[in-house]
Amino acid sequence: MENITELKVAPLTESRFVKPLRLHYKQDDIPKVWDIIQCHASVAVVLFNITNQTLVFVRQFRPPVYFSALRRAQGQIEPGSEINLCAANPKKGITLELCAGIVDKNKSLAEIAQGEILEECGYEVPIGNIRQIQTFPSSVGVGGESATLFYAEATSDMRKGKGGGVVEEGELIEVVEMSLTETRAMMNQPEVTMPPMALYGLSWFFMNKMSLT
Ligand SMILES: Nc1ncnc2c1ncn2[C@@H]1O[C@H](COP(=O)(O)OP(=O)(O)O[C@H]2O[C@H](CO)[C@@H](O)[C@H](O)[C@H]2O)[C@@H](O)[C@H]1O
Repeated sequence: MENITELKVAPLTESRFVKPLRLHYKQDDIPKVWDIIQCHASVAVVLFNITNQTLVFVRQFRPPVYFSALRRAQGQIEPGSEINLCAANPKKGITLELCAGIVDKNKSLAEIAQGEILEECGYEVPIGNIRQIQTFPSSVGVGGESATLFYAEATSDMRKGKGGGVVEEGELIEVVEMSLTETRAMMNQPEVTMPPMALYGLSWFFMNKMSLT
């Protein structure tokens, strides 16, 4: 997963996933501008295996996270810049996340969450086991797109496949099941490789589903 080679940076001219835009507006009659990245809404799922009492996560290489580590190590990187991959270990680009996905299909948010649980984690969870927790804006400084968090309970016999994402789409995902004790210990670390929505989802889980000790 962390065997990253031949990384190059190019200007973005068109993308299925993101579009940089500049907004011009007036606030209290004062002209202002704000640069944004338009992108898809998303869903994420706190997935709890009630048979094993484990939380189910996905581990994957996130190019933007690695790029940020490279920039911290190497300084500004422009399109065409020489990139020294030894400056930062590609492991720095590996995150632990909730099962998640973009809203790019004409399905309900719960159905999209259900599809991601199967694709990424291999569990076939009935829609009735998937409960919406909350919707909120994410990346408010640049994106602001809507993110919806779900909670789903699974049993071990609902595991029908390995998960791992859609190979044809180039997804390379490792399913990680962690005990509640391991999860709490990870959450208490001063630095984690987990995005805020996942940390929030876990806090919700421990507050609402498990009594905090
Ligand atoms: N910017 C990009 N450039 C190139 N290919 C891309 C891309 N974004 C997605 N893809 C492709 O689309 C596939 C499917 O993406 P998903 O719907 O599983 O979203 P992902 O889990 O990556 O992020 C989800 O989860 C994280 C949080 O955990 C959210 O931040 C995010 O908005 C949400 O989609 C990816 O494997 C990749 O092939």
